[in-house]
Amino acid sequence: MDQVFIKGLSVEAVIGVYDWERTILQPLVLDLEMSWDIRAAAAGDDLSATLDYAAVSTRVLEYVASSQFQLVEALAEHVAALVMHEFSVPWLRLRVTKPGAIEQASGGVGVLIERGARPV
Ligand SMILES: Nc1nc2c(c(=O)[nH]1)N=C([C@H](O)[C@@H](O)CO)CN2
Repeated sequence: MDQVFIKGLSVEAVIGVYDWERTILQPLVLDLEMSWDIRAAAAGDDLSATLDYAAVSTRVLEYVASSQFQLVEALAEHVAALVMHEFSVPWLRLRVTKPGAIEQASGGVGVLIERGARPV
């Protein structure tokens, strides 16, 4: 199945389990791969027939910026549910990276989840 993707979506939020983390904003980076059959949009050259990555980005940025989860796991689960429900996405893969959490982990740390049924 085709995919619409959003790579490196950067946002700051309250995130973390420790007391000192509850009083600051920390950077997060989200990568989304979302199943979508793009053939109708391609044939008609029609934005309304596809998954609008700008609309998804705007909604996810708004949601994450106002969130206050402790775990990246909880954030990822809620973002995945939001995207699938509000944009009728049948399957997605979502990576949430917390770049500054572990100083020695230069590529960041976080979670990678897949949710939904992947169309064939
Ligand atoms: N699997 C996880 N491990 C940890 C998380 C997390 O969200 N998921 N969070 C922390 C702390 O908040 C950490 O980021 C502080 O540096 C520790 N482990």
